[in-house]
Amino acid sequence: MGFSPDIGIDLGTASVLVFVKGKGIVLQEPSVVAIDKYTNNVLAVGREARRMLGRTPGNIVAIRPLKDGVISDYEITEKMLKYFIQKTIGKKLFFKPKIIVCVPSGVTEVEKRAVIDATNEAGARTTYLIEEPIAAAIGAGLDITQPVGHMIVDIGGGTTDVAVISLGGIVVSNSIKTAGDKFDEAIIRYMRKTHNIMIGERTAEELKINIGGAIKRDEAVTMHVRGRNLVSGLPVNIEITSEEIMDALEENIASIADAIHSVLERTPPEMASDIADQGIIMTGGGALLYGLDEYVQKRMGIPVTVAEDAISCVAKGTGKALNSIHVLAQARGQRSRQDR
Ligand SMILES: Nc1ncnc2c1ncn2[C@@H]1O[C@H](COP(=O)(O)OP(=O)(O)OP(=O)(O)O)[C@@H](O)[C@H]1O
Repeated sequence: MGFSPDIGIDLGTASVLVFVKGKGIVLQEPSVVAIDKYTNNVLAVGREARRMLGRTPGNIVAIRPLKDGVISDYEITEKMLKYFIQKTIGKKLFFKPKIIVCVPSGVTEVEKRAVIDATNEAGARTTYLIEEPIAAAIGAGLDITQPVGHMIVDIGGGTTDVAVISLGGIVVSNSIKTAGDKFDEAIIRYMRKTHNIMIGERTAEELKINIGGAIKRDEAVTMHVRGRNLVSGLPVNIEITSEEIMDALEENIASIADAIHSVLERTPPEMASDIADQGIIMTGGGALLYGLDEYVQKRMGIPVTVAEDAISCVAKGTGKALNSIHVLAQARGQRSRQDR
């Protein structure tokens, strides 16, 4: 049966990526929709909607329909999806494409249905869904069609998804709302409490990426940051050490380790031993935090590897799944989700 889909869409919290078979990524835009608060009309989608942020009259609001890794507003998600599909394929279609959509692992059956309906309405002949951890595993280069357990820990901006995968499906999983964005918030809180300084989200992210970490470094590193003193209200410049940021992140990192632990506890014994042999694979931008792999490895007593090109694993996996959806479906002994 030759039914490989023609378009892949990664419906992410922060951005939407569209792939066309044979062309690669053709569209990458923020998952933002600007609507008129009073009429509920969509005014702009994606980059254009983000540009409107903060520069619009009060009746226009910008919405992130996929918040914290779940579909928080599915009517708006539907509209956004349709807009991106039509932008990719145009309205006059001679030949309707097959489309595969990568959805966050926390979505409900109703939300899945909404995504399928929206994709079909936007011009798909057939719609397939793939869950984020599966896409991450494919993107990390794992062969998930075999009866062997693999553990994927995908640490994005909004969510950390922990999943044990075998035969193309998710066996056990857990999704928590502690990930990259929460790390930034913890750094902002730490700076306020310890140094009486207010810093912005961008600065917090820079601190995290440049000097943050899950374990102590051999030699401490420092970074100068600008902020506003909360007492005097004046701008200040101070030097922060890597150890301070490690302290600030400690609690969040422990929550991620707890989430991994709870999945391991629920993993059937044969698969747990597969994972112990092969190790845990980490993907997503958050997996790049200094020493996080070593921290998890120590706590679980299982080897941990950060996938190559960790940030783009989900995107790459959705693209690759364009060619292998039928293999995945066969591995699970079922037909792919198909629609009228
Ligand atoms: N070198 C780094 N060290 C630590 N964190 C990093 C690094 N590079 C990127 N990040 C963080 O990774 C996060 C984004 O990851 P990613 O692009 O995988 O998320 P996403 O797919 O948009 O989110 P979600 O999976 O929740 O939808 C951000 O919080 C970013 O700050």
